[in-house]
Amino acid sequence: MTGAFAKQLKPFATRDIKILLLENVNQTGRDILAKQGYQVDFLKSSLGEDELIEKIRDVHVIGIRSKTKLTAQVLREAKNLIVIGCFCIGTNQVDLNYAAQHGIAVFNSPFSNSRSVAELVIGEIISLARQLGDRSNEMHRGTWNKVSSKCWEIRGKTLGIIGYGHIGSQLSVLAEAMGMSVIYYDTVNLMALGIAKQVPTLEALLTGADFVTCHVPELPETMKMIGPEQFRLMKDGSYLINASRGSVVDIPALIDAMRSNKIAGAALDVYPAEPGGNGDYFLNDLNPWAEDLRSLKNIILTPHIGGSTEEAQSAIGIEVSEALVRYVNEGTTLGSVNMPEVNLRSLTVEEPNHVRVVYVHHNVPGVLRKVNEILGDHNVDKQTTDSRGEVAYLMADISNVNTHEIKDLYESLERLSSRIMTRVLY
Ligand SMILES: NC(=O)c1ccc[n+]([C@@H]2O[C@H](COP(=O)([O-])OP(=O)(O)OC[C@H]3O[C@@H](n4cnc5c(N)ncnc54)[C@H](O)[C@@H]3O)[C@@H](O)[C@H]2O)c1
Ligand SMILES: O=C(O)[C@H](O)COP(=O)(O)O
Repeated sequence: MTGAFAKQLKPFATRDIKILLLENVNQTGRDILAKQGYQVDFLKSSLGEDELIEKIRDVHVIGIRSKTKLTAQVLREAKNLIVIGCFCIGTNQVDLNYAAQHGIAVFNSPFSNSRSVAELVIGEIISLARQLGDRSNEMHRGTWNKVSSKCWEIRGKTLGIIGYGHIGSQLSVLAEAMGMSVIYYDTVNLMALGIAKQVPTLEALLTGADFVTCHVPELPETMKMIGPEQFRLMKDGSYLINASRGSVVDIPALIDAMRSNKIAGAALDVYPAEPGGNGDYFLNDLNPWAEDLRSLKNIILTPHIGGSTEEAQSAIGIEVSEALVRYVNEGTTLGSVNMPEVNLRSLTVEEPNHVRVVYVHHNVPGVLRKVNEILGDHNVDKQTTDSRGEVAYLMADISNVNTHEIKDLYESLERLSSRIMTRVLY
C-alpha cells in the first residue's frame, strides 16, 4: 500500500494530504493540521462501518477517539492511508497488527488524560461512600432524605487499584493524600508510590479493598476479569469503579452483586457497547441489561467522560497532531504504538537534490543489502533502521539525486519483495 502522493512522485506538498477527523477532535489539533495546509474534513461523531469505509477510501490520515472501530475490514479499503491518530489513550479500537503489516503507523496520547481520569475516580469514591448520586436525585424529585446509615468517610479505607499504570499510579497518590491506604495488583512488578503496596494476586486485592477500581487496558486477559467469582471475593459492602473499558466488568454479575447488597455501590464510565455520538440514547438499545442497571441504588453512570476535560482534550489535540505532522512530513515514527521508533534530523533546511526515503518492509534477512544496492548509486548522508516484530522501518537521507532519478529510485524499492510501503519525500 502506498500513499497516493508518494505514487504520484511529485515534490511533496502538504496541500495534497487529505485528513479525516472524527469524534470531535479538539480545536487545538484541528488548528495544527490546518496550519500545515492539509485538507482537513472534520465530523463531531464517529461513523458506522459502511460510512467509514466510504469516507476512509481516499484519505491519507484519519484521526479518531475511542469509538471508531478501525478493523482489518475497514483498513483494507483505506488504500491511501499512511497514518492513524488516536486522540485518546486506548488503541484497542484499531487493528494495530493489520495496520503495521500494511505500513500504517498508529499514534496515540499515552498520558494526557490520565490526571482527568484519576480525578474523576476520586470524585466517585467520595460520591459512592456518601451516596451522593441518590441524595441528589431525591432532592431533584423534591424529597428530603437525611441519612447517615451506611455513609462513610473515605479516610482510613483501602483502595484496591487493578492496573498500576499511568492512571492507577496517579490515583494512588491522590488517594493517599486523602488518607486512604492503597494496594494494587498489576501483572508487572512496579515501583509503589508513597506507601502503596503491590499485592501478588487479584484475589489478595479483592479480599483486601473497600473500593476496587479498574485501570487495565482491553486485552483478552482482562475480558470480564471482574465477574461472579471476583464479586464473591470482594468485601461485603465494598464498591466497584470501572473507568477503563466496558469489557472488563461482567455487568449482569455486578447487577446480581448489587441486588444482593454484596456490593454497596458502583461507578461505571464505560460499557460493552457505546454509541457513536451524543443524543437521546437508551443504554437498552445497545446493552440488554441497561434497565436493570439504571434501576439500582447508589450507582453512578457516566457517558465515558473520564478523559473529557478541557485540559486533557487540548493537550491530546496538540500531542497527537504534532506526531501526525512529523510522520506525514518527515516520516518520523517516534511515539508510534505499532511501528519501530525511527527518527532522522528534521527536514527544515532546503537542500537541493536531497530526498528522504522511507521504506517500510517485512523484517526478513537480506533486505538491507538489497536496499543499499539501490541507494548506493547516490550519496547516502544518513540512514537508520529498526524493527518491531515482523515489520521493519528504514529511513535514509540521500543527496545528489537528480529529479529524473527519483522515479527510478522509488520504483526499484517498490519492486523488492520485502516492500510494504515506500515513500520518497523531496
Ligand atoms: N474512561 C476514560 O475516559 C479513559 C481514559 C483514559 C484511559 N482509559 C482506559 O484506561 C486504561 C488504562 O489506562 P492507563 O493509561 O493507566 O494505561 P497504562 O498502560 O499506563 O496502565 C495499564 C496497566 O495495567 C496493567 N495490566 C495489564 N494487564 C493486566 C492484567 N491482566 N492484570 C493487572 N494489570 C494489568 C499494565 O501492566 C499497566 O501497568 C486504558 O487502556 C484505557 O482503556 C479510559
Ligand atoms: O482511551 C481513552 O483515552 C479514553 O477512553 C477516552 O476516550 P475518548 O477520547 O473517546 O473520550
